[in-house]
Amino acid sequence: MTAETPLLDVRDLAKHYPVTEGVWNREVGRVRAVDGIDLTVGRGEAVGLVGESGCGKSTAARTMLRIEEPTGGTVRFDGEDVTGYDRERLKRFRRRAQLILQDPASSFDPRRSIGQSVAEPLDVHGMTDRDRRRRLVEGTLERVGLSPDAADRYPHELSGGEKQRAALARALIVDPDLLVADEPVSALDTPTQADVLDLLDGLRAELGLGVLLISHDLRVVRDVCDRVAVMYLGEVVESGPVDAVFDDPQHPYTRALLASVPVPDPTVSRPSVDLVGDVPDAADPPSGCRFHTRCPAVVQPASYDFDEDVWRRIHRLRTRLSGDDSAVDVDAVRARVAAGVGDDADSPPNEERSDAVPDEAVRAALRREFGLPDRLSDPEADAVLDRALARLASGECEAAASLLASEFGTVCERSTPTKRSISAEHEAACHLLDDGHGSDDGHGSA
Ligand SMILES: Nc1ncnc2c1ncn2[C@@H]1O[C@H](COP(=O)(O)OP(=O)(O)OP(=O)(O)O)[C@@H](O)[C@H]1O
Repeated sequence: MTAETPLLDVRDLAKHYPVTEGVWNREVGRVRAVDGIDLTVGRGEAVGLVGESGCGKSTAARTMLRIEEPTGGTVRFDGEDVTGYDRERLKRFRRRAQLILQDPASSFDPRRSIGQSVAEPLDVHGMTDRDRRRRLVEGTLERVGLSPDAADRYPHELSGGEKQRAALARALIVDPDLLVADEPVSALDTPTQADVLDLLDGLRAELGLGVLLISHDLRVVRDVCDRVAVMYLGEVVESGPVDAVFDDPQHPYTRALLASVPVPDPTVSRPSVDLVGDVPDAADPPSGCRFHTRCPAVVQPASYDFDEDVWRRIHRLRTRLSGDDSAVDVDAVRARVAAGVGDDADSPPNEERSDAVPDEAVRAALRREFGLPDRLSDPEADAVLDRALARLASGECEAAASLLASEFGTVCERSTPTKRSISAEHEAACHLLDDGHGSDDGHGSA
């Protein structure tokens, strides 16, 4: 082991859950909750793991700590491969690497005093001397900013912030090297969040703890972390020093997450980014770049010369059509056109009038609905778009989607982007960073 060996070194970590069917539990698919992530945490270093709900952050944490068995990859702790540990070594590892969860209330037994709960990890590790245990508990409670008397109180007598401090005490009592904190402050009000984060930061510095801080809230990570990894649908899409990633984000997903964080200084303007829809199903992740179905900066093929914004709107239409047939309600569009062309635009749509609306008018309305111009500058592409809209107007969503797919394909859906180095330790995996797509290409709109 060298001085540079990280405390935690995770390589290509994967955790898949089988999707089963029938009485024989036949495996029919896999939820790719974590799908090949790399991550390191050094001693005394705080690393953030961020992403929306459902991106795989908690699964990654549980798998790194071998609370769940990984499907693949390696986890090295202090230079040793944890994935090969037997029961005894696993027990020692679990002392040195502690997990803190979001909801402190649920992690305490209401019938046990705080002192009993905080001392619990000592049972597992064989410390039975009552006086010594009491001294340790009181000292640890003081270390996390609680009075030693808190040992005799019960969970319901503590506030949320005090309970999270007690949870920290329970983790610290066995003198760990690594703390994995999964949304440790998201159940707390803002001032209490700041106090608990300050405490975490102080403990990291004082005890030289490695901290992996999992949060959907980027502000939390910015305040206390040295480095950050951004996770989307089981993969790390961008990672690096916090300042580099936050000040110069390269992945459209990171940009979108950052844009959704309220800016405290109203004089600072940030481009608005539309992060539409939900995280797709991890059992059926999109091909290529998994973010392409929601990406506001999806790459336009060089063969088109029309406005990139227009191309991305076509892409969004495609995505909507392939997601859910009811996503584009053509009847409603037709009814609106009928109401608009009738004698009284405010009158409720009537079916007879809807039927009389020519398809051409519906196609034009669909273009307006998706912010598309009356004509694309590329006549061939326009002809395909028009044919697809005609299919859509006659209710053939799937045919419309496949026509659009045949004409408006993108590298983002065809191939998985490889990680590119941006600057020291700052990496991102996005096709916009590939040769031929300079970092300015398309990023302006993200
Ligand atoms: N035991 C399980 N069996 C099947 N699927 C699971 C299991 N645990 C998690 N998943 C799935 O794995 C994906 C990632 O879930 P995970 O909880 O790790 O995400 P997360 O980013 O931590 O979200 P959250 O912040 O909401 O907990 C989700 O699609 C989830 O439904």
